[in-house]
Amino acid sequence: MLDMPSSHVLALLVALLVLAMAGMAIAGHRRREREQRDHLRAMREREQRLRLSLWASNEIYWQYDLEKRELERTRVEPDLSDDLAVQVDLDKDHQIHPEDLPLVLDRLREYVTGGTQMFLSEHRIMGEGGQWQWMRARGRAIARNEIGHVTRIAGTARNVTSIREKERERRIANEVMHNMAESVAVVDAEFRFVAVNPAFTRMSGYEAADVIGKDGSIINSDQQDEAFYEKSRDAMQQQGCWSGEMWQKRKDGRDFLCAVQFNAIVEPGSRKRLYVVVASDITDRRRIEQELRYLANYDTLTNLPNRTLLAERLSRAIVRARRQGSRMALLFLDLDRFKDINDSLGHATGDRILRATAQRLQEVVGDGHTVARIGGDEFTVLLEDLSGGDEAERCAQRIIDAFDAPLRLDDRHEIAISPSIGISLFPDHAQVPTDLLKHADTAMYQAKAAGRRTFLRYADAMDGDIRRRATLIAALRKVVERGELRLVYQPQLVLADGRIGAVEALLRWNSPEHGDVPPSQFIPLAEESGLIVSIGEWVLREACNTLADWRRDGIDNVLMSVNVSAVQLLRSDLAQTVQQVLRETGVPANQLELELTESVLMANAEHATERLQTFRRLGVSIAVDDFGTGYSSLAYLRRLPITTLKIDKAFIDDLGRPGDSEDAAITTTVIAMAHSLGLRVVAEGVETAEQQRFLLQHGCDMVQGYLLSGPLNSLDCLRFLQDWQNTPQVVSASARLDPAASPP
Ligand SMILES: Nc1nc2c(ncn2[C@@H]2O[C@@H]3COP(=O)(O)O[C@H]4[C@@H](O)[C@H](n5cnc6c(=O)[nH]c(N)nc65)O[C@@H]4COP(=O)(O)O[C@H]3[C@H]2O)c(=O)[nH]1
Repeated sequence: MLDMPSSHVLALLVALLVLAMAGMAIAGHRRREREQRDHLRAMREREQRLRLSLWASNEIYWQYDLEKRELERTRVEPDLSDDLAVQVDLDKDHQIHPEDLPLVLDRLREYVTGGTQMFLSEHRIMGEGGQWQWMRARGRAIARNEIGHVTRIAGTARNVTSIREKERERRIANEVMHNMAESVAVVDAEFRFVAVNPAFTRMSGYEAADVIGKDGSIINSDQQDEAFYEKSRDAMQQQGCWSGEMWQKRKDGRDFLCAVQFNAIVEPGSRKRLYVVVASDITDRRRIEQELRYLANYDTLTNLPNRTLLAERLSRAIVRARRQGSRMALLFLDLDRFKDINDSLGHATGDRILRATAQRLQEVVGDGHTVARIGGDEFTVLLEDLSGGDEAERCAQRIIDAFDAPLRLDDRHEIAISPSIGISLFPDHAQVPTDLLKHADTAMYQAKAAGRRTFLRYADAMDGDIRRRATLIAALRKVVERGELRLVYQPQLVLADGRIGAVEALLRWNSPEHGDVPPSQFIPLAEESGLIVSIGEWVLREACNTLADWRRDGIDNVLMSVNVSAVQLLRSDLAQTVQQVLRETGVPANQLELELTESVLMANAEHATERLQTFRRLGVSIAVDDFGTGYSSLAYLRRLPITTLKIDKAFIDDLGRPGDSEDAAITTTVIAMAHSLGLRVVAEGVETAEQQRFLLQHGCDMVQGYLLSGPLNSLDCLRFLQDWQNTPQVVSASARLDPAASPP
């Protein structure tokens, strides 16, 4: 270079300088380029991050140009080329739900006029699948004009459909929980209260503040033991659910029964186990159910099992008896003349009698046996594990004896009533409940027919008897119109002066189909069927007509005694009939006597007294028939306006026989006491001179019986009366009586 001319050196230096400068420029350019690239990359990365976060957050980017009123929505995708931008005129944006658009515009107005710090709106837009989606859009101004007005807003919008749906669900659930009639309590895994609804408060009396954090056992009741509650908790822990009935205790200490359903859930945030306890108060429902069950199975009047429960227990008892090879009995019990008492004394008294009967029955048979009321005055007693039929009969007898003492209705009232009992045995008489019941019923009917206040064991022949009863009743309906009835008359002797003082009219039925049917058979049937009212009226009229005839034939001082059934006294207007018949026949009232059985009068004493007074006012005499067979005391009789007492034949039979008889003592006492009450005493069924002598000696007023005469037809009786009148007899202890006057 030293050899080079200086011009060349200079040129070289310039060239080198230029080169150096060019190199520097290139290097600077490259650096700038690199910096620019780095910057761009950083920007792109930022943008990509932004894009990714927008994409990941599933938000839409939007911009709104307020001047052009143009809305641009961009659904950001990870890759820029996939971005989907849509530009619309906001006012005509059909993607916004027409109902929500006014709201969106309102919100926008609020924001641009400074009313809000941020544009915020929730509205529906049409989604890609053609379904409305709820969007939550936020945005802020990104450009303003020279006077500061917002010209462009940008922001994001997010699909909140599912959030809103969940919120809605939560709101509804909350609303439901608050308005539910069922109590809802949420308890944690340790069974401590976490939340309760208002129904819980209503039901338990505890406010939420009283129980939150406390152990669920604070509402446990003493009705169920600890073990029960423990068991339900265990089940819940192991199976995640439990349902059943649970007694709980209110804050005020009262217990209530709940139908409870426990279900385990997992708390969404904490993942902790919780239990939701839904409970409804079923105390009332249970009470009503129990009442209904009670009504279906028990008789509300007496609290005894009814027919339904009896049938059930009978079936079970039969199954047991069959398995054990044991015997059982069904006693069918019906109160004698209950219908009359009920009709005359009123249903309130009838009800009290039924209650007292139920109580007495239960007392007699004990709690171990089922006593049921199966309707009206019908009761049954179920006796299990019997040694034999005799045991059932002994029980029936105990029942009958127990009813000898009057039933106490209240502090002031008592009533005497007797039962008739039919007995059927398993397996002897029947194998199924219905047959056992039917046969016991049949036997009971027979017991009634046999004179009441007794019991009978079922026998096959009874079914025939029942059929006969039915045909007899049918035939009885026509007796009056067919003229099948007639009266016979049995004279009564006045011991003091040997006069015939009275005759008793006795009814006879000669049926073309059944022949002569004794009154002991057909009178109960007539009473049962109510036919006795018309038949009795016929008897009364016939007897008075006969007496009127006799009076015309010169027999004018004889009393006509007519039997009157309880049914007539209590169910018909007998007083009016008597008055009418007396008027029609011209018989003086003081020549008529009505005979009523003792049991009827006693059972209905108060009511009967009232009716009897009417007859007494008319001048008609009243006799108490069959005295001694019932349960009345003379003191009780004093309350009745009666004139005559007829001592039952059962007491007369033994009179006059050697040795001290109890009947003789009773008879003499009855005579003395009756006289002290001013009553005339008539002895029935006097068959021997000894009996008559005894009665004469002890001051009995009158006698009636085969010794004097059996019942006679009206003509024969007239002759008897005339003969007697024409040949007055003095009755002495030896008596004039014709022993030939044998039974008819
Ligand atoms: N062994 C025996 N018996 C004697 C003797 N003297 C009379 N008798 C019978 O004893 C019954 C007396 O009648 P009662 O006690 O009123 O008992 C009557 C009466 O309660 C009822 N009865 C009869 N006629 C009527 C009536 O017209 N209306 C109503 N409601 N009942 C009547 O039927 C019952 C039975 O009447 P009867 O069969 O006629 O039976 C009559 C009579 O024939 C005797 O010395 N020895």
